[in-house]
Amino acid sequence: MEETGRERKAAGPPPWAPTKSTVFRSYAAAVVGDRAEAPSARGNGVAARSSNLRAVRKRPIVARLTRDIVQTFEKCNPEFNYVDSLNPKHFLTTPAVPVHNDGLDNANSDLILYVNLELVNKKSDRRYIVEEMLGQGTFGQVAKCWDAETNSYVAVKVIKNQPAFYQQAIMEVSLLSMLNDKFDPDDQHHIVRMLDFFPWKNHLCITFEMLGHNLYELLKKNNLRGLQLQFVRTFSRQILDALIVMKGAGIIHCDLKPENILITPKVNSAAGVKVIDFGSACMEGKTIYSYIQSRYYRSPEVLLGYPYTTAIDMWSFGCIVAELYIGLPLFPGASEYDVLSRMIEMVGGQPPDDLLREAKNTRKFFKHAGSIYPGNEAHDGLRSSYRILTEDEVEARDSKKPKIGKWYFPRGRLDRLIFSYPWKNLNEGNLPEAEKEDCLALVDFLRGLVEFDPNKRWSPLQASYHPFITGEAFTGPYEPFRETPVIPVGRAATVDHNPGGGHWLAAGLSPQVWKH
Ligand SMILES: Nc1ncnc2c1ncn2[C@@H]1O[C@H](COP(=O)(O)OP(=O)(O)OP(=O)(O)O)[C@@H](O)[C@H]1O
Repeated sequence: MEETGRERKAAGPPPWAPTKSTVFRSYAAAVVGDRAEAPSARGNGVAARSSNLRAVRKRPIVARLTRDIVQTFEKCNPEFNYVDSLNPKHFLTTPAVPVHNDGLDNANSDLILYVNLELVNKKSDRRYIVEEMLGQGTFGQVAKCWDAETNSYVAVKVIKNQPAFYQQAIMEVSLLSMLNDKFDPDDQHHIVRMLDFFPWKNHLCITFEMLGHNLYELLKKNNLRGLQLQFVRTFSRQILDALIVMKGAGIIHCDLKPENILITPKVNSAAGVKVIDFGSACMEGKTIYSYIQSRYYRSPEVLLGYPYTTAIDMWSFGCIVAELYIGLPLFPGASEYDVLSRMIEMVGGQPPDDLLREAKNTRKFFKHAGSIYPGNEAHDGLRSSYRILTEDEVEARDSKKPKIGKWYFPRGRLDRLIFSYPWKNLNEGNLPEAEKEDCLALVDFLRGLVEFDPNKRWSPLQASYHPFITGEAFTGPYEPFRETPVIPVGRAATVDHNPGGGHWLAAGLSPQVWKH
């Protein structure tokens, strides 16, 4: 099947709008826990002398061949003295050609990383030894490192050596410390833990707990055929939990996508995920950038240049839930116009007129008909004074065709897609009752998330009471509870009553809710 994961990058706030795709190295072995099965780094003469040889010890055959090799050389030649720095460097950064920062950085202002390079927090003298590359992204590189103090692996994000990236990374540090320390002190809400941060050779380094594959990698491993519904439910529930906390803290993630949701090591053999990458995040009400979110997951209000809130993360979340189920991005548009056209075709309807009237970019995508647009059949007979431009109209205006991507599944509505997607081999007519109910619940769940009107789109808390999430019987379209503003302390909020379940919500995180 053709790769559809390109163009998945976050737009990222200027001036660091992305240009290249994230590099996903193979890091199957990087899932936390592999170290536990490997021999300890200590208690072996070779490893004690040279951290270079530590990696060898993980592979038994190689380990036997090279065991005590340094001592053997010493016996043969008393003059022999093993010096780490004389080893040829195994570079991990590309390009590895020194250009800036006294030859430490490449042309992209990335620190040139190589195996066994030490990143040191000078204040605490804590050392992180680089082992392999996990990802090269917009803001810098993420390397798997060995933390000698705790005898465990960590993921260290080494930010590019440029003021704009540094500033944004400081924001990531401050928002994540707030989330970790104030809103999720017991690490219960599926948000990555930040462990340390420090400057190193003019680069800000941020240390995170080591997590596993991201959800896009997981989908690829499954040949992009989607996950079983039980996993879609479990992951959705956990991402929602994180979103509830973020909304409570007034934080908009701004780049929610499968690549930024990582699998956690199994606890009691239960699958789990955590949200990462707060590098584009901002506080609600203090939004600065308009070019945010990765294109496939970009909300209508961001596309249209309308003021945005935490609701944009719920749109992205809806796209992710659908993708987890069908295995492919829901709106893989090759341009913003293409994304918006797909939304309108698949979801039905379009953004409300008052949003279109006020949004900055409406004219890029829509034609204003002056009065209620008559007979807009393509949109369920929707009455609007706007309609989306045709491809020909865009071409006539821009003197070039808009970029339109491939359709990877039959064109049509989202509900039909969920029921008819080939890999699932589902057919509403012959589905067993229980599966049919699950699919109906999923379709209804998605309805509240990929809702054009940000004011009507469900909040994370409202979505968390949906039967698809709670696992309760789906008896008909879900009516969300009206929600009071979330008390932004993340704790100790009272629950008036607990309608419709929500039992999985961690204690203290349910703000007041009541039925209409
Ligand atoms: N804690 C972690 N554990 C394991 N891998 C990680 C961790 N954090 C990041 N990664 C890997 O590194 C990649 C890039 O991380 P991150 O998204 O934080 O960086 P970024 O520079 O903001 O990237 P992007 O430009 O894609 O948004 C992730 O997709 C993931 O594969």
